[in-house]
Amino acid sequence: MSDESSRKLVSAPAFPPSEAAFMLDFDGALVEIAPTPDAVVVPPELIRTLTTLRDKCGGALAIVTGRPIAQVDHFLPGIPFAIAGEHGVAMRRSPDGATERASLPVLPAQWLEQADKLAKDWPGVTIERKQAGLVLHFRGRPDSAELLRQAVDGWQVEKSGFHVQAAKMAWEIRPEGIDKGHAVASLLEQAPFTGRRPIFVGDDVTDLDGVREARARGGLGLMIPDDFPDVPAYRAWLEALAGGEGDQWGV
Ligand SMILES: O=P(O)(O)OC[C@H]1O[C@H](O[C@H]2O[C@H](CO)[C@@H](O)[C@H](O)[C@H]2O)[C@H](O)[C@@H](O)[C@@H]1O
Repeated sequence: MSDESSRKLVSAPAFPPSEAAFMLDFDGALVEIAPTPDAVVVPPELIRTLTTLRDKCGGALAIVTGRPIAQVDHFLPGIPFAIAGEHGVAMRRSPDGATERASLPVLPAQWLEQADKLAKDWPGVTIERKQAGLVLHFRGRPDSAELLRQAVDGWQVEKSGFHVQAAKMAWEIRPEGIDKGHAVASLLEQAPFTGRRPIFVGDDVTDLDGVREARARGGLGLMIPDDFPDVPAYRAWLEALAGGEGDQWGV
């Protein structure tokens, strides 16, 4: 994609870098979806772009993801100033800050046992455990999707304070009341994010809360594929913002 076409895809922020705070989703947005969660590839150009944007915005760059914080540290070491992990269950507001964890219901052991059994019975299904959640991945076994959903529905997770989210080739069980919109609002409470306009970009239903919150705060809430056709186009836009001052920023 040429610089010219990437610039025309979506509106540039109508505010300068000094007023912007990047709050970015990870999987399916910054990086392409991969066969398994540990197989995603982070190109060196992306590291350079994010570092430049962070510095350009006075550090105001956060990753807002469904993944645990440790995984962001692994894939983007030292890059984001803050990280909202597990959709906001875990918040680290600065690079050296402590991780705050919401006080949430404990996942019943019985669900974990049954999920492990399902994975054993259906090779290709994998279980991802989080601090306050569980993901049943079926990308490696698409024909198990319905059966897994029926099993999860049978657990009646709502009665225990959780809910089931349809994710990309996965069913995710996460705590009620936790979402990326709350994570965006919470990040804005502290420096260097305070008073800035969030630029939130995602690709999945779980990102819509973040998009809504960013727009409500006078920022930009953007989605792939609605606003960018794909990951490369979105990255090209970020690269243009990292490199440019005037027209790329619409100011
Ligand atoms: O909020 P995000 O940063 O978009 O994270 C959402 C979930 O991403 C991961 O799963 C998804 O991406 C994997 C790698 O591309 C893919 O193999 C899987 O099928 C997708 O569902 C991650 O494993 C989850 O914990 C995140 O919640």
